[in-house]
Amino acid sequence: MPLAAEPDDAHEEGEDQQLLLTAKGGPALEGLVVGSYCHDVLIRGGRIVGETLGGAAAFVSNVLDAASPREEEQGEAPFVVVSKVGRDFAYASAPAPARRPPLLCASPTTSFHAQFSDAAASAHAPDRELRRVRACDPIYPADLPDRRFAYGLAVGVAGEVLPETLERMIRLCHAVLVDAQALIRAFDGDGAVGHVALEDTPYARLLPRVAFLKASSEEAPYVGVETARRQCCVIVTDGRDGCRLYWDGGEARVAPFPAVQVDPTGAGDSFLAGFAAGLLWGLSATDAALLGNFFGAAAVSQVGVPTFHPKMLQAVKEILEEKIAKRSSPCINGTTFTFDRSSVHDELHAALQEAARLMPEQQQADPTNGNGGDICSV
Ligand SMILES: Nc1ncnc2c1ncn2[C@@H]1O[C@H](COP(=O)(O)OP(=O)(O)O)[C@@H](O)[C@H]1O
Ligand SMILES: O=P([O-])([O-])O[C@@H]1[C@@H](O)[C@H](O)[C@@H](O)[C@H](O)[C@@H]1O
Repeated sequence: MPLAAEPDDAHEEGEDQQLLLTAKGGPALEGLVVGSYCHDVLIRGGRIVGETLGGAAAFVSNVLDAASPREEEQGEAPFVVVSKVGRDFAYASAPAPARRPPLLCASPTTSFHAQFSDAAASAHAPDRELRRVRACDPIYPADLPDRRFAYGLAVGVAGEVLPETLERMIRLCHAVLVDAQALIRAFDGDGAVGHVALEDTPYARLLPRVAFLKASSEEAPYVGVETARRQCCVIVTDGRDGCRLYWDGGEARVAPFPAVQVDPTGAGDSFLAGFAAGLLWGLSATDAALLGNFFGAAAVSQVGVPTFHPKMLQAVKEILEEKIAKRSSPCINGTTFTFDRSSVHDELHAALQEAARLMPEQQQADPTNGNGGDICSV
């Protein structure tokens, strides 16, 4: 399948194509993350049980910082975040916003109330009802930096990524990954989050120029997987059951990792960033989804934006370095993505499962990591 961006989108004629996605060892692959940080208020039984930094940009930055391939001396992972908050933003000094500060607006910070029900025992029942109680300004095309990026992640939570902003991302980035929640959320008079059919939105015409579209199983019916998979690769995440990928001509199920869920917030965001990191490491889409599942499971194990144990991250890095070294050819060569499960898929899953064991250990060892309350144990 060709890369989603049209040839003249990411690269003007005659321009040096330095930003092509390449296998490890190529130029630094700079990313563009677009979506706003927000305030999350977690409510159970009518009682506030947590107040945390939220917004897909926060969860995504956290995972990209943890899992993107880079040389030791490179320091921070190379990506830019374009996000908007108000003067009331309460988490400016939290790691993700401190590293990549948001644009400040006169309007208040986007804020969500997430209502958790005790009845959400089934794996497929929606485990929370979301209400947007405040909305910051949208992100306009002019808010994006005026330069090219290897990849882009459109990760709005409250309708802040406008269609024209997504279109500009597509022009600036060689490959764009989109979270469906940025495109299909609708809010009633009370702020309750509902969904509209993607085909009825102005985003629909951009789909053939998007590389990957991620949707939760709740969102998938609004995306129209059978239509969308003919235009881009669609990934449907399914909570503790892992995920499925659908592309034109194939599909794959990717197994999950075990997790003790204490807060489901940010699982989808962390999945998408883990998946993107997997692609950057040179994995096929189906193999990269293992890294998505890994970080999705890690996200639900903690309340709010998770802290990863350095030992766990070191183990993941070593696994990727070893498994990828065994591959005969890179999966991302600048013009095509590979979708199929590779010969190292099962080994990669088994090795990551070992690394995942370091996650619960961390919770016991580090009670100061913000795990204040058990929001939604299963
Ligand atoms: N309880 C869980 N146990 C293990 N992995 C999980 C769990 N919940 C989510 N995940 C991982 O996170 C991914 C995204 O979760 P999901 O709930 O589908 O997304 P969203 O947060 O968008 O609703 C899943 O595909 C899975 O890999
Ligand atoms: O849980 P998830 O679907 O990955 O993503 C979440 C959004 O749906 C929610 O609107 C936001 O308030 C959370 O902070 C988080 O970004």
